[in-house]
Amino acid sequence: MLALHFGAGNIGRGFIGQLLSASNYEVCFIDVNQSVIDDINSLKQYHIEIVGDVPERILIQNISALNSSDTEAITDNLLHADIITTALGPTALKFIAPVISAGLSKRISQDCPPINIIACENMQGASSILRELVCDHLSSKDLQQLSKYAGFPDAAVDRIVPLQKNSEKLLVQTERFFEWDVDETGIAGNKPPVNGITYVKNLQAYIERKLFAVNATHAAIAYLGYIQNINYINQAINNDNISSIVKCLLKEAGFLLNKKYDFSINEFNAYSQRILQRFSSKYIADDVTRVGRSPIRKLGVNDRLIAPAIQLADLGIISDGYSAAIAAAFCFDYKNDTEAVALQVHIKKNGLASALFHYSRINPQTELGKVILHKYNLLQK
Ligand SMILES: NC(=O)c1ccc[n+]([C@@H]2O[C@H](COP(=O)([O-])OP(=O)(O)OC[C@H]3O[C@@H](n4cnc5c(N)ncnc54)[C@H](O)[C@@H]3O)[C@@H](O)[C@H]2O)c1
Ligand SMILES: O=P(O)(O)OC[C@@H](O)[C@@H](O)[C@H](O)[C@H](O)CO
Repeated sequence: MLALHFGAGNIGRGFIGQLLSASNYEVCFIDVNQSVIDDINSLKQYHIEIVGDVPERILIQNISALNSSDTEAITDNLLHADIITTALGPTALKFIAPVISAGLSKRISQDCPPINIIACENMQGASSILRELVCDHLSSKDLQQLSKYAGFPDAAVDRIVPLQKNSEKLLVQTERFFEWDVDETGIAGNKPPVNGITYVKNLQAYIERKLFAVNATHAAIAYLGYIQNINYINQAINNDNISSIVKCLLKEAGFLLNKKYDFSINEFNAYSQRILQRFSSKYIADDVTRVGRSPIRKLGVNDRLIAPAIQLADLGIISDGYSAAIAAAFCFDYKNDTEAVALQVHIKKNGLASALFHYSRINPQTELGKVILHKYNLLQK
């Protein structure tokens, strides 16, 4: 079986590649980083190191790599592929849509079996968004037949893979924990036989639990830690002020998710405890600047902080935890992050009230808007 995986970065090599390989797929990575591509093609293997009290080294073999610009080779591979996955970052999905549509068009013309394309990105509806982007490049004839030939099931993926600072080429150090939920209602043909995927019918519940609890908490720790000049998540989480904001945010997340879905408060409390343990791990040195990366994306209306804060406000609850995290996110002025720089330019020129509406669609005159502005002003002192 052949898997095409776009994005040979931390999650690509350190999570998705591992599970595909362990499920007997030959994995062809597609990336824009030529040195990673060259390393994969020359070494033809790499290691994953599971860190923790009981460490483990796992060898990944039967791999190859292509450059994202090599349209012809990717299209040829796509014709014979059994699954397509991505982990390259939400904003890069638009760049791979043309080559995927070229490959799908070939598959349709040759009446190939259906294939599933699973975008493993931290966002709501990533595969559905990729489908729309792919559709923009298909002929109307192919569009009519697309559902017969390709499924784009949405997914939620969870494993902490920090920036890699080791000297061994291609090595990825990661935590042992992982969760990969895939919407079984979006599958075309048979479910891909990937050990480790949990097929679920109500993906929205799982992606919201992942984004609103794991990623929102992570973002809160990162932005509040950054303000206090703390470098790593596992240090920031020990700060009393940050820890109490995080606990408050998790309570708010639990309340919201319990109202919307079947997660009981007890079940969510156990989930929260596990999040806190994972973030505290002494084995994972995760930079607050990685976790806080792309603040404009993270302050988007459907993303981890704003969506739950607005949903709580709709229920009449002005969140304390999410608001604190949002206010801190607007303070993120890390110079090596282009989105952070653009965000600060906007705030400097137009003020926070304007930024809150521009990036997050929150009216600064509402109760929620006022609380965020107040918390932001306190952080500026
Ligand atoms: N690292 C984590 O802990 C984690 C966990 C769960 C989900 N995610 C999600 O996984 C995705 C990837 O995150 P990451 O941490 O692995 O990032 P990363 O930067 O380590 O990897 C992204 C890879 O995609 C490649 N890429 C960029 N544009 C490309 C293109 N047009 N074609 C092909 N390859 C391209 C990059 O060169 C890089 O190798 C993100 O959506 C992230 O939110 C990350
Ligand atoms: O990848 P991002 O930028 O959306 O979010 C940063 C981290 O919160 C994220 O990568 C987590 O480590 C991951 O989602 C854990 O599963």
